[in-house]
Amino acid sequence: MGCAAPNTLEAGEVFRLENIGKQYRRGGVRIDALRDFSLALRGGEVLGLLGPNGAGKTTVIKLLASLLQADSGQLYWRGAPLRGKRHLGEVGLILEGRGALNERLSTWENARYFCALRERPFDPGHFDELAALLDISDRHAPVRQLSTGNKLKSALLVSVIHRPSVLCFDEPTIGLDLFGVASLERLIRYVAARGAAVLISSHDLRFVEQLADRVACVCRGRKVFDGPRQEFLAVEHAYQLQLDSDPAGLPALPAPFAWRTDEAGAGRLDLRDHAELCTVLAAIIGSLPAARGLQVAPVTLQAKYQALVQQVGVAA
Ligand SMILES: Nc1ncnc2c1ncn2[C@@H]1O[C@H](COP(=O)(O)OP(=O)(O)OP(=O)(O)O)[C@@H](O)[C@H]1O
Repeated sequence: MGCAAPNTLEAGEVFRLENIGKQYRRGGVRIDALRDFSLALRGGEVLGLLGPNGAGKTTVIKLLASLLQADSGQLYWRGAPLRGKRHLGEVGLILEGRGALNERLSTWENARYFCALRERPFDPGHFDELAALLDISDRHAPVRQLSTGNKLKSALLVSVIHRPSVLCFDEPTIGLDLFGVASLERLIRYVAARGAAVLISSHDLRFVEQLADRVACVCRGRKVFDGPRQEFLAVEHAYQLQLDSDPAGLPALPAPFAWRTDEAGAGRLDLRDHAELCTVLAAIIGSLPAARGLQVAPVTLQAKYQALVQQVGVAA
């Protein structure tokens, strides 16, 4: 691996993977888990890492957590080539929906133990604050006696008790009920507001959509998108106007807008943003009675993501 400093250190950048290649071998067959993959994590930013099964997301997190070594490329910590495992004292990790708790100990004891392991002081006030945020009541019961969702909450608390600069949450919603997911959202907003870089890898797109400032999408080991969430949502359009019938009877739209019809002959109009939506609605407001079956459908992260993955799958 090369050891050069990165060309630029982005504002707030804590961790960076640059031009990473990572291969596995299975039964004599080479698997390219990551190919020329670059990604930067910045303090205070929540990054949603998306990708289909086997795309390479967990491999990214394992590289950051020094559980794997890259075959090519370079990792940087605050702009300097990453050496050894010293940075791990500043990292919090949930891997494949689990933490690394000692289940014979309580949440409180685990928190104390992990602070000692990471050479950070244990702050009981901070523990209480996090426990309240995550709605953890059983703080002194051995973790093995807790339900699956409450074990995960305990692991989440322990992953942030040492005030890490980088948090990696791989599938952090598995086993959490509606209220558990809400407390996880509170926790992520709390740590990001205090300057931590948060990476969430999840198949729960609604969860990512709620929280991520930025989205990166990986397919077959290659990054296919990296940008603000709004940009991801507006890759092509952010809204679709949907009629339940042929638009032929409606007055012409202002240029450059034009209805198209779907396979059933119903009118469809893709709009990039709210301003375009307002322009078109203003133009047809007088004919809305004729357009009775009109719906404005916001385009969700899920729809964008499906379209992107299908497009890459076809092109690959
Ligand atoms: N230890 C391993 N040995 C061999 N192949 C592996 C190993 N770990 C991962 N892979 C392969 O590397 C590729 C990327 O795996 P990875 O776990 O990073 O994907 P992922 O995006 O996290 O997938 P998922 O969403 O299913 O968790 C896959 O093809 C996977 O089968």
